[in-house]
Amino acid sequence: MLQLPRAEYVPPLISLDEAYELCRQVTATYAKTFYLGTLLMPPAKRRAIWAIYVWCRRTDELVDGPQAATTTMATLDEWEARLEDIFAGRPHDGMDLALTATLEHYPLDIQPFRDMIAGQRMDLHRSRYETFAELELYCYRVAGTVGLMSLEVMGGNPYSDRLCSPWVDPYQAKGTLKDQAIALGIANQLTNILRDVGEDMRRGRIYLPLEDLAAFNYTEEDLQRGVIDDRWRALMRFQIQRARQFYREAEVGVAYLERDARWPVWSALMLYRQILDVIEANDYDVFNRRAFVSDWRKLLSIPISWFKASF
Ligand SMILES: CC(C)=CCC/C(C)=C/CC/C(C)=C/CC/C(C)=C/[C@@H]1[C@@H](COP(=O)(O)OP(=O)(O)O)[C@]1(C)CC/C=C(\C)CC/C=C(\C)CCC=C(C)C
Ligand SMILES: Nc1ncnc2c1ncn2[C@@H]1O[C@H](COP(=O)(O)OP(=O)(O)OP(=O)(O)O)[C@@H](O)[C@H]1O
Ligand SMILES: [Mn+2]
Repeated sequence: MLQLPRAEYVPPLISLDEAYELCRQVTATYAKTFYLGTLLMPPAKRRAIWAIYVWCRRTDELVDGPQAATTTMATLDEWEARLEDIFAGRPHDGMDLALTATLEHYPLDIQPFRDMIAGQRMDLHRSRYETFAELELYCYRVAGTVGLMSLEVMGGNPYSDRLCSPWVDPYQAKGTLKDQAIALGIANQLTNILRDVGEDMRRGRIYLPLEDLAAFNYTEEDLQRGVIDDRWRALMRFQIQRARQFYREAEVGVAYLERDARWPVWSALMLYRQILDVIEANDYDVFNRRAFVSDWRKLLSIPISWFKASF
């Protein structure tokens, strides 16, 4: 048999401007909260974040999107090989091209990208988490990694000797700027999990640690039936408190980001954290209603976060 030569590598036939425009459109469509934050950034950073967002979204879609049923470990292996190609300057399509170009301006570490794929692998082979430590690893992989990727674009000085802003409690300050970026990702993911409890349950998934359910005497059957009683309220209060602790840890880091990144990150943090307030206001009913932050609250967060960022 004649061996066919390996297909020549063909670069995507799309201009860089078109590639970034594509990423902007995807971000604007899928992530209204984060998109608002990116509009507050200078253009170069904004484009870079869009390119990263799109790669993350596509990775997430592999196990969460409409084609998820056909995704296997082999699909993720392929996606990981393609990631290596992006980092080697061989983008496969327009959206990859935007990320390859971003790497020229911001030499990102590939490891958080690999870690995120490892997080999606967890979604393929497990639907329960026994302990919070296990859930935290999952949250690091699918969301803490976003913090690390974004941090390299936003820029910051971990050794800055500037005083903490009046908005943060210095006693919450622990760890490095990287830890705080990871903390924001974890806080967001925990919020996401609490908002989507009902939706995830209907897909057979429980992200709340089973040890927590047990501690509050709430069973998987209760969860399936969407029981809202005092056990559930106490369990949710505990979860919300834990998520807020991660937000507090993250807040410390925002003050050490480069000046032009503080406002967008403060606003993203405030917008996402408010979902927790809405869950409380809905009396912890995450089974029948989706907690969303109203447009007027979102709008109000913009000047408030600008004010916080200017200290
Ligand atoms: C301005 C800003 C916050 C930029 C970051 C934008 C970015 C690159 C987002 C990528 C998000 C993404 C698609 C991740 C894939 C996995 C995933 C879906 C995670 C969940 C996001 C929420 O998405 P959504 O609600 O659409 O999910 P559903 O499909 O609806 O379930 C997550 C909750 C994780 C998001 C995590 C972050 C945005 C991390 C933010 C951290 C920083 C920007 C670091 C800041 C630095 C310091 C020092 C605090
Ligand atoms: N145009 C769209 N087409 C397909 N899916 C979408 C579209 N817009 C949003 N989604 C998906 O629907 C879900 C809900 O979107 P929604 O607009 O309520 O959240 P959001 O405003 O993007 O908030 P967040 O910033 O928390 O993602 C998300 O998981 C998102 O991925
Ligand atoms: Mn969304």
